[in-house]
Amino acid sequence: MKIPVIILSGFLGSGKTTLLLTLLKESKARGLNPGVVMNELGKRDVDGYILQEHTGTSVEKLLDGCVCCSRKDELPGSLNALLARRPDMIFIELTGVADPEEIAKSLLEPSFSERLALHYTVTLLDAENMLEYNSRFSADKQLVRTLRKQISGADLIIVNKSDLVEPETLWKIEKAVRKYNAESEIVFTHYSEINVAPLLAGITARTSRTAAAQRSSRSINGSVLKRMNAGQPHGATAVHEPRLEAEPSYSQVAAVTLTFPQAEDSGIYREQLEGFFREWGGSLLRAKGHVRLRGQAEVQLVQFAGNRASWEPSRYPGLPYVVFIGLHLDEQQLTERWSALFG
Ligand SMILES: Nc1nc2c(ncn2[C@@H]2O[C@H](COP(=O)(O)OP(=O)(O)OP(=O)(O)O)[C@@H](O)[C@H]2O)c(=O)[nH]1
Repeated sequence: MKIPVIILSGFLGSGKTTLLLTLLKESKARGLNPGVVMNELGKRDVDGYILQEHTGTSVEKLLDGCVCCSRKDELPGSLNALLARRPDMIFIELTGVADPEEIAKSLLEPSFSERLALHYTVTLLDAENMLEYNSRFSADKQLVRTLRKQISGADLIIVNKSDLVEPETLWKIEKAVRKYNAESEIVFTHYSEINVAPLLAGITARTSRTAAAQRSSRSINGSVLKRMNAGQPHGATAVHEPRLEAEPSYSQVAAVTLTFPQAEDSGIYREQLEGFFREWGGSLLRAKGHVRLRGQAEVQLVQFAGNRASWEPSRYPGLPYVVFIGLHLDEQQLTERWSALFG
């Protein structure tokens, strides 16, 4: 019996981990044993920690690069490690700059095609920022192409963060999406809230499994899924095609991880860190990490996405850090400015 795989793709900060948390909670409520492969561009595993803290799920982490290109060779090891734990399904959360079609192709390779079946590819879009992507990233042609492939390769497109835009923007997004994907269902959400039942339909616990997982046509937020990919994933090539080195899915996005000085009073003020994020203008695409605020004992999880910062308490036990992900980020300049904050 093949294990169903759900790929979560979408640009940085679009809401993939938010959706994955819901999917994991729902899977567990159904008595399923989910496995997760979490890929992060940065060297630290912010999202994997969040998942473990909130759902207790064991996560295979692939850090410091993209599993569709620079870290492609590491995917089999992670999948094998998960398979050894006998999951009922596998979620693969990609980095924001990954091409989901490359992962779909990997699942077709002989070592996995007997054991894994692509169940869904879901792409999340950030409603507040997605219309600007083409002009903003025009210098990184690979990235523009990857963002299109995230749309064209999806079975379900979730236009998330719709609370942050006017209805007209949602119509414009729908029109833009239809240029690259004419068929798949589009849903508009905030905090990635969808009826996840159709995504999980047909997935049963190993112990009670009697038939292969089937896709369902039940409604996601009131509308029926239009495309059921019963066959090969989009863009999938023949299994026996000679394996080519994957082209990078981006060229000018980089991640830098910065830590805090270890002195007792070395915390940072909230406004100070938010000001630091904004200092980098459009070149800082995403930041996330666990931070100790000055004068506070508790650690905070900070998220900076789409030029908005949010904070929540964290139980992260390690040394505080922040991962910065940006376009043309100058690591040396970033590090120097960071050190100056504590000078
Ligand atoms: N206002 C608003 N914020 C949201 C929504 N969905 C998610 N967020 C917030 O946006 C931030 C990024 O969400 P994530 O789910 O981590 O996004 P992601 O796609 O996993 O991000 P990366 O892993 O960096 O690619 C978090 O602070 C979320 O709480 C939404 O619909 N509206």
